[in-house]
Amino acid sequence: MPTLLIKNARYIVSCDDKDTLYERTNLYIKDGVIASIGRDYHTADQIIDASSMVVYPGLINTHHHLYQIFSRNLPEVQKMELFPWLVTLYEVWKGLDEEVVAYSTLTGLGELLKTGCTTCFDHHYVFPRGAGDLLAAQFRAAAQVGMRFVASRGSMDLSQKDGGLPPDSVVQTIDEIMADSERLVRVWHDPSPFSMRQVALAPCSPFSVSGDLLRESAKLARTLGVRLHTHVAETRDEEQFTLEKFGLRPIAYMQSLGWTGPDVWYAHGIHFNDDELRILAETGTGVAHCPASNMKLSSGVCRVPELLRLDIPVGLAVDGAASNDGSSLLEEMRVCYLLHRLHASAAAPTGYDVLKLATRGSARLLGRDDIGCLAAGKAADLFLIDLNRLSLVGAQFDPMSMLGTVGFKGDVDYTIVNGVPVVQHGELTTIDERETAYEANRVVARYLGR
Ligand SMILES: Nc1nc2[nH]cnc2c(=O)[nH]1
Repeated sequence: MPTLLIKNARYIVSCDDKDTLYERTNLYIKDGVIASIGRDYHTADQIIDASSMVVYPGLINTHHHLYQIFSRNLPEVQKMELFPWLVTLYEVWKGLDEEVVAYSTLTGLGELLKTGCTTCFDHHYVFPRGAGDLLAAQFRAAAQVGMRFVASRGSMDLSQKDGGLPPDSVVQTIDEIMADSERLVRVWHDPSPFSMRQVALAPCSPFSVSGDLLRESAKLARTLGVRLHTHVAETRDEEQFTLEKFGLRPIAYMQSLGWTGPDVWYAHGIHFNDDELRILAETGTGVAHCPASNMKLSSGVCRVPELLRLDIPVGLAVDGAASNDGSSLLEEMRVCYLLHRLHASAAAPTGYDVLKLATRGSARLLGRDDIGCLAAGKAADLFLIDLNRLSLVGAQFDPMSMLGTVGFKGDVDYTIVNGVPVVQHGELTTIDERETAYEANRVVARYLGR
């Protein structure tokens, strides 16, 4: 594997245990791993002159629905909140097939890489009958574009006739789901350090899956040694659902089914009371914070300052593109920073806190200690921004907080994943962007019939 030297970086924001900020320093990469950070000079197969650049750890997205790239900005759902939004969109999503999933994964991961993300978790939970091997299509697309990828075998077993929200054609039996989950983990899950592909089990949400499916999924995940993920406490509707149906608040319900612990993280986690936060802290259960989606769907504001104070694992996520309309963790960081400034004033996370959510915090949710910061021995996942641009003039006094407070719009200059420059001069090196966009638009037109 070619060696790579990031030479004389103006700044390296490491997000390491000591919050080290390096100035005028080299970062040397060998075999996909950071071999050293320091003043020593190395010859290398490729050298990037970073004398006007700031280097950040690669961002880590902890919740996405990549298939929704093909249902952004649909006019009919723009004024809806979660439940009617889902019911309307299931009618679109029930037409998913392998080609739609392949191209939406490729385009979504491409956008993420161009905006500094180097690891993405995807929550895929719509499996229409006869749609093909959707996770295989995702792993192929991730390998093609060069993203470190964590897929999930999601699931739904409660259709409208059983009191759930989805139509019959996208739900499966528990036996079907368990058998396919086990197959996918055996084929795709690589638990080794620096792994480029992993699998989690991820039933959709308490209101579209049965208690039995949640319980069986938790048991199987622990037998196979993989992580557990689902949506929890995104809306008041859900809180009402678990109270009315089971006489329990969301966390008591999830806990009764084995769904708390350091191997579990929830998407959204907005409507928790103090007792529920205490349970999350005691059990080490994590939360993927999705501020743009929460604002778009009028879901509420996640209690991030309290989560951080209690050392509850928190990471950042863009959520599906139907409730974000994009896939940029750079944008998400700024939205996160501003939302909590508005909502919590001085208690809000700082710009640097937000960067740590999107790096170290997100790595913790995925159970990874090989990514999330820049230090010798960690994976060579990072991105670079040239400071010589109009939008950053006067903003460079504190590069650690800059991405939260000032924000960065547009494409980063370089993104490196596993030691490979997958973005150079703001362009993907792994795929032809124009050709991919052309083909993807053809697939969108077929899929949506418009
Ligand atoms: N935001 C969001 N919440 C969900 N809850 C169940 N499915 C979804 C989804 O696709 N997006």
